[in-house]
Amino acid sequence: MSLTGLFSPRWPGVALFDLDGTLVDSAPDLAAAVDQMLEQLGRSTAGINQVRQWVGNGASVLVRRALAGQTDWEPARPQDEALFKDALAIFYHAYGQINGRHSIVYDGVEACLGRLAEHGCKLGVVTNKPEQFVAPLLEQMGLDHWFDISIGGDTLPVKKPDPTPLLHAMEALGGTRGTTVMVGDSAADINAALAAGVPCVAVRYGYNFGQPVDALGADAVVDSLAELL
Ligand SMILES: O=C(O)COP(=O)(O)O
Ligand SMILES: [Mg+2]
Repeated sequence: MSLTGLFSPRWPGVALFDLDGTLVDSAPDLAAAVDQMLEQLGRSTAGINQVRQWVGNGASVLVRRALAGQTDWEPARPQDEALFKDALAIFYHAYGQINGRHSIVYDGVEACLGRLAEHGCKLGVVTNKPEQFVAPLLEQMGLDHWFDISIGGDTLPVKKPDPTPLLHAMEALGGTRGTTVMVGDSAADINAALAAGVPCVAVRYGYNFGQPVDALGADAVVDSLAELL
């Protein structure tokens, strides 16, 4: 699908957006919370460049990656589970306090949401970020008023790349596969959209585990959501 004509006055009827790395650059806050957790456990900090590459599969995986010091974490040995639980609790507490402090809305986001809403498109957020952090971040970023639904990583029993959260949001907003688009920054978003049978726009400026998004099967890849106008 070419980008020309991808967005028209009548299409899409439902647009679903990933949050971290697509609407909001939240990596500074996530990195601060991860580093606070590592420090509290007596470990060396990871830093934002590293943490940015670990975001995209939810808080539990982020904490497991931080403990392993790499993206491909090994399944924890039973004796490591207690450490993981402690680390996760520290991370949740730290991120709950830091969430939104250094995060910023990417250029082009407001204009894109505004134009879609103007055309009667229903907007939703489908993120792997735990639900309790989603509304506070959207509110602080001044984005909450655009969205009719938000699904967090723990709202349903499964998260992206499983298609279920996308399909759930799509149906809740009265959309169908033919009238819905997913917009995201990572393989988790693109694979969820492919599995759901929903067209997908990928943004290049996000995280995607430090890898380019161009060859992952998205219908369009953009440098800014303003390109969609
Ligand atoms: O919390 C994460 O790992 C990422 O969340 P996202 O799905 O909004 O990119
Ligand atoms: Mg993302």
